Amino acid sequence: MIELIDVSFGFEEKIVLKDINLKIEKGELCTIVGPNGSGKSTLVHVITGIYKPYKGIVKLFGREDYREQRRKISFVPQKVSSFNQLFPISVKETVLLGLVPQKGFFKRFNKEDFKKADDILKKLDLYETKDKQLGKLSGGQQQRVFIARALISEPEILILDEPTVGIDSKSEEILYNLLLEQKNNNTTIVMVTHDIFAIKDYADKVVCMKDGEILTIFGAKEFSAKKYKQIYLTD
Ligand SMILES: Nc1ncnc2c1ncn2[C@@H]1O[C@H](COP(=O)(O)OP(=O)(O)OP(=O)(O)O)[C@@H](O)[C@H]1O
Repeated sequence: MIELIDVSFGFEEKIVLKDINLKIEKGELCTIVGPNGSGKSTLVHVITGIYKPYKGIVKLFGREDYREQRRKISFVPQKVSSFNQLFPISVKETVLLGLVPQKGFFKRFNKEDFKKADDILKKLDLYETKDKQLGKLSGGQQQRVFIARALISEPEILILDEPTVGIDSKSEEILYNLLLEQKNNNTTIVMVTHDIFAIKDYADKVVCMKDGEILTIFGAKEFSAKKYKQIYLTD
């Protein structure tokens, strides 16, 4: 579903990703871990197509040219709550925006779309806030709204960059249950996280990064806090 072959990327003089080789199968939940600055966010930006690698090949849906398939990809970037808090948009409108890539800009939302928005807001325990202005919600609630926006289109590939930062443990559990539900529907999920417990329990693949390189990749249930410490704290 996702394949990176010898991918390198950098900002001006600085090389941030070096010869990345990675294959993520359909329906897998792949987590990306590593210290601050190791290149995790950059890697997911390359997977989404926001950053173009200067070397190597990125294949999604088995194709190098996946422009047609872009509407099947949803991305929840890091620190989404840093958007302009004064922007006059409601929670429900924000979530509906997640349908725009599929519907196109000029189509009106219909009854079915509003039902989808209600359903996902209920699942994320946000239904009561649906008519509020987004900027009036707490940071954690806003984070969940952006997760709802990513999920409403039922993407085939879902990419999340540290989605649990700033959300409470109940919301964290709701999120992980939703991710498992998506995975059972064969959605491919890539998640940058520092949450070792989630990685241990939910990941099919754990990509461990350092200094722009993949140090190792663990399969399902192979990862443990002990191994994590061995990789990152012993050099
Ligand atoms: N827009 C940019 N311009 C220049 N350098 C950048 C830019 N974005 C990231 N970098 C650099 O690329 C490197 C990798 O950053 P990246 O954000 O991918 O790391 P990360 O592993 O996601 O870190 P964190 O855990 O802190 O989110 C860092 O050295 C960072 O300073």
